[in-house]
Amino acid sequence: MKSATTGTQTPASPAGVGREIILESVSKTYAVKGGKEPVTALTSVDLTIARGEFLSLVGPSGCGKSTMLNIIAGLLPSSTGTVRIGDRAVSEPDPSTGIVFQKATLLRWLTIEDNVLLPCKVGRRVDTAALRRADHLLELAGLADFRHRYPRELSGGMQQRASIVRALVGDPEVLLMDEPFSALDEFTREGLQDELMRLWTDRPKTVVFITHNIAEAVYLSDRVGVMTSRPGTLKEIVDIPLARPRTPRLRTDPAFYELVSRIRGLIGHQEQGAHA
Ligand SMILES: Nc1ncnc2c1ncn2[C@@H]1O[C@H](COP(=O)(O)OP(=O)(O)OP(=O)(O)O)[C@@H](O)[C@H]1O
Repeated sequence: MKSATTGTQTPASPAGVGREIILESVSKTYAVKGGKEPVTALTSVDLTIARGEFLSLVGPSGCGKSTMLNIIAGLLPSSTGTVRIGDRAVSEPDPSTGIVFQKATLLRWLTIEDNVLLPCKVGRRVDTAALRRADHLLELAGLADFRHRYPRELSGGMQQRASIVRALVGDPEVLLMDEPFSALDEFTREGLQDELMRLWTDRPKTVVFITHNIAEAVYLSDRVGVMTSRPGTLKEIVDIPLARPRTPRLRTDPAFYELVSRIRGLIGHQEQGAHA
């Protein structure tokens, strides 16, 4: 297995921005009610994610990807080990970390503009910079004309774009995304991948991105972490040395296909192993 800390960065990635994330010996065992066996979801995860790196996590269903993301977010305590973001030991959610979940989590009684400004309002940080950033991000995400509409008036893809804008409006140094595009059709999904790349290039940050879609992971990432089936740990970290900026043409590039099939092979072997 390649060391999680030694994978090289794609030269064009915006190293030096965002915050470093370090997981050391992170494990998680869930207690289960009714005297049932506890569930060990994660075991011995060691991982260093560089400042400004875009890292995706892929692996069989139930291998602990969301568990790992929630621990990094400070939403869930680990059973053993430590997580550090920059010089902070993670023990609770922090405003410098933005989170996007699979489903858009907008408040239906607020307009799109009020929804995206909500984290700033909660943190009492609605200053001119935040307002300017909201304007800019809504424009980039193609939502400027919908800012005074309510979530129910927007398509699923537009609502998810608004959720991403909301996670970015406080200009977080770390962005955690848990299958953010999985509920969307292929066309909308690819459009949002390109939009995310634009937003990330515009305001670089450290990103941890969970997906079941290997092509999506390769298209977006500097490195892809492949996890073993439960109890999950990192099986291998694959460097994605494809030039940036990534553009739709890359999706038909043989080098892209090669990386996708390599990662598919890594996951496929263990799924076959698990059923053997
Ligand atoms: N609160 C909980 N209590 C008990 N077991 C849990 C709990 N949350 C998750 N698990 C179990 O931990 C394991 C890892 O779950 P997790 O959701 O992190 O996996 P995942 O890789 O994100 O799955 P998927 O790809 O299907 O979304 C699974 O077996 C799951 O059933």
